Amino acid sequence: MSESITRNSPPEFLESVLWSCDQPLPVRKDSNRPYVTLTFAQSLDGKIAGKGGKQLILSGKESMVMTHWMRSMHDGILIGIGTALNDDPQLNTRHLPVTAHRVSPRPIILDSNLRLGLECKLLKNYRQGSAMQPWVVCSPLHAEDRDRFGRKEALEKAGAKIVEVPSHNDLISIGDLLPKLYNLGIGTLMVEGGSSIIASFLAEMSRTCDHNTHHAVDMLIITVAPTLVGDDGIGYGLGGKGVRVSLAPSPRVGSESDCTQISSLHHVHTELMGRDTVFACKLL
Ligand SMILES: NC(=O)C1=CN([C@@H]2O[C@H](COP(=O)(O)OP(=O)(O)OC[C@H]3O[C@@H](n4cnc5c(N)ncnc54)[C@H](OP(=O)(O)O)[C@@H]3O)[C@@H](O)[C@H]2O)C=CC1
Ligand SMILES: Nc1nc(O)c(N)c(N[C@@H]2O[C@H](COP(=O)(O)O)[C@@H](O)[C@H]2O)n1
Repeated sequence: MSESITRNSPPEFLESVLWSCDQPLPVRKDSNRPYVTLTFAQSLDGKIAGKGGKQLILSGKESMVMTHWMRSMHDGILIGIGTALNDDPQLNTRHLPVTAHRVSPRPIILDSNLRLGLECKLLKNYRQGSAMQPWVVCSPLHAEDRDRFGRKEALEKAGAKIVEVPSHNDLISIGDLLPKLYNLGIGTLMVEGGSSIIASFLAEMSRTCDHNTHHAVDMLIITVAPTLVGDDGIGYGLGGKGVRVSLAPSPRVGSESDCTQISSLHHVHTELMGRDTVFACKLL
């Protein structure tokens, strides 16, 4: 069996690109938001899911274990309700060796309308005592909003903590979300997807770009699997609901275009993990 699967500590490159496990938090220049790692697995043709959003296991064993190590290194793990409903994920660290100290991050679900199922694995695992309490982030509730109040009560009864955050263009505002999570004790946040969430974080990064500093994402870690999914697959479209973003080859400050640009990604490390390639990039 590959040594990277059996070892009792994170792969060395992860510790060096993120931070050492002995240090609880990476040093951040601005301290009103968590350190954010945006991460996902994609095919060679840039797809993260199959036709109609069918969940695909793209990562091989080695990179999947690496992802679970990454999970164990963050306080919180964030997904969108699309992924929660589609994949019913656990977001825990069960693929780490039994001899390793497995710490699972707190699940955080962006779910403006409180659509999360009461019997989803995230809530079940919490009720069974094997996971942290999931936080469900919704848009602000108003007195006349009876349906959502009903769902809030039901979700709370099922074990969720509901966190209200302002929305922008009908989506939870990432700019408001991050300081809120930070104030609730999330110092490090792993953003796992899906497609719309990835696009929103990239867009927020591009929107808040000033003087080569971004205010949304610190590290991008992408697993690329040697497989082709085809045109029917789901990518991480950079032009979803309320999302405007484009990628630029070099830093650009003070753009007058209405479509802001993400300055160049700074390559930090490339690691071969089994059959997959893992890229770590800093966002400059
Ligand atoms: N390969 C990989 O690594 C991964 C793949 N996936 C795949 O991704 C797919 C799911 O992607 P997708 O359907 O886009 O769903 P997402 O998980 O991205 O969730 C999107 C939903 O989240 C809610 N939301 C609230 N605030 C925001 C915000 N600021 N930005 C974006 N969304 C927000 C919206 O629903 P509402 O308005 O109701 O709040 C939105 O429709 C699945 O097929 C899954 O398998 C997922 C994760 C990783
Ligand atoms: N790293 C990685 N590789 C893949 O191939 C994937 N499909 C994903 N998906 C993400 O992991 C979630 C499932 O987590 P659990 O196994 O249930 O803990 C899924 O919902 C995506 O967020 N990731």
